[in-house]
Amino acid sequence: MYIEFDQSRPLDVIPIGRATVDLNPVDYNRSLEESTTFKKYVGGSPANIAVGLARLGKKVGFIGMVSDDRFGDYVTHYFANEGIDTSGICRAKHGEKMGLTFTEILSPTQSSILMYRNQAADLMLTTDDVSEDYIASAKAVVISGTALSQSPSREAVLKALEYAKKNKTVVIFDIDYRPYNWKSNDEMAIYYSLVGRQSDLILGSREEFDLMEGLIARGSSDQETAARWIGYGNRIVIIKHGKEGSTAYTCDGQSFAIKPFPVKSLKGFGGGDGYASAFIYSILEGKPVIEALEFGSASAAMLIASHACSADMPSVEAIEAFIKAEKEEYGEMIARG
Ligand SMILES: Nc1ncnc2c1ncn2[C@@H]1O[C@H](COP(=O)(O)OP(=O)(O)OP(=O)(O)O)[C@@H](O)[C@H]1O
Ligand SMILES: O=C(O)C[C@@H](O)[C@H](O)C(=O)CO
Repeated sequence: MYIEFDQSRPLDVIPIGRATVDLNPVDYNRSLEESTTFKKYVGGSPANIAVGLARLGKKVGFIGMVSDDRFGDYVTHYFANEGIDTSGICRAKHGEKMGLTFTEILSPTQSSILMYRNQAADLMLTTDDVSEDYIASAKAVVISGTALSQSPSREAVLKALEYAKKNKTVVIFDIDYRPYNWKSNDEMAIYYSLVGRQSDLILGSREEFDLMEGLIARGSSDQETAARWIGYGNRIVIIKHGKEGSTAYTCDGQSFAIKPFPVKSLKGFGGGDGYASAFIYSILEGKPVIEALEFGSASAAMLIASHACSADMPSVEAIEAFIKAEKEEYGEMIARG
């Protein structure tokens, strides 16, 4: 077992960061300009991961600020209906608005997201909104990098990190690069690496690791990157390469690579959140890394093939059935790195 979790804790995971609203086009495979009808979902990578983990049967909390309006009600009620503890959700105090993400699905392989995040409520989370007892009640916290992009959210997350380290709550860092809200790449590198040096598990795409290493290394290979962050104390480092697949590097020097599950994609986003929730579920269950990779990749593929992110997060049974069907059709998907 690469990561030990304190099984006596009432909560499994507390994601920290944004909950927003996704507006995905119903009339897709055309430009955003041409789309006229949109379907509303809860969004925001940490919120998607929270829903994903809840759908997988985990006891999930959340730390984040939502707008003090009907969208804030919508997200909070949606979480409650999914069985997510909402005691760590607070309401914006000065009229800050919910982040909105309009997505464009140009084709099954071309998507983009348009984020409206001026005065975003999630970035107004303060250190007063972070409870040590709450952090100490969970086996793990998930820190999403965008929450580090602006104050006071930045300091709130760093306080949560301090509390997690003090109380031996496992720190999972999803780098979560969204260019919006960051002032510079240097700033990104400083705060990403501040967290990455103290986390236990890092998930990120190659591009996200390059940004995190922007001040300390250029053009590192995956092996060099993994060795670097394992050297700082991470037990597992996952580097994702989109439709090329992903590799997990572990602190005992092993690596495990997996190819993506072939799937008829509908959109190009959402895979990372499905991947993260199913991988985290698997390591909480004590599954071997290779099985956790498979679960994460399967959930990611299912999300790529679906219209929503949060609303389409699969159950354990659904992922198992998907993997079974894929293996029957394509054979073993896993290649040890
Ligand atoms: N076209 C695809 N078909 C099948 N699986 C895919 C495809 N694209 C991505 N995936 C799966 O999704 C995982 C995560 O995708 P990606 O590497 O793009 O992460 P990400 O950028 O964090 O995702 P997101 O777009 O959700 O932010 C990949 O490692 C892979 O397993
Ligand atoms: O992470 C975001 O803020 C965008 C999400 O709301 C959206 O669901 C997505 O792109 C997930 O990867």
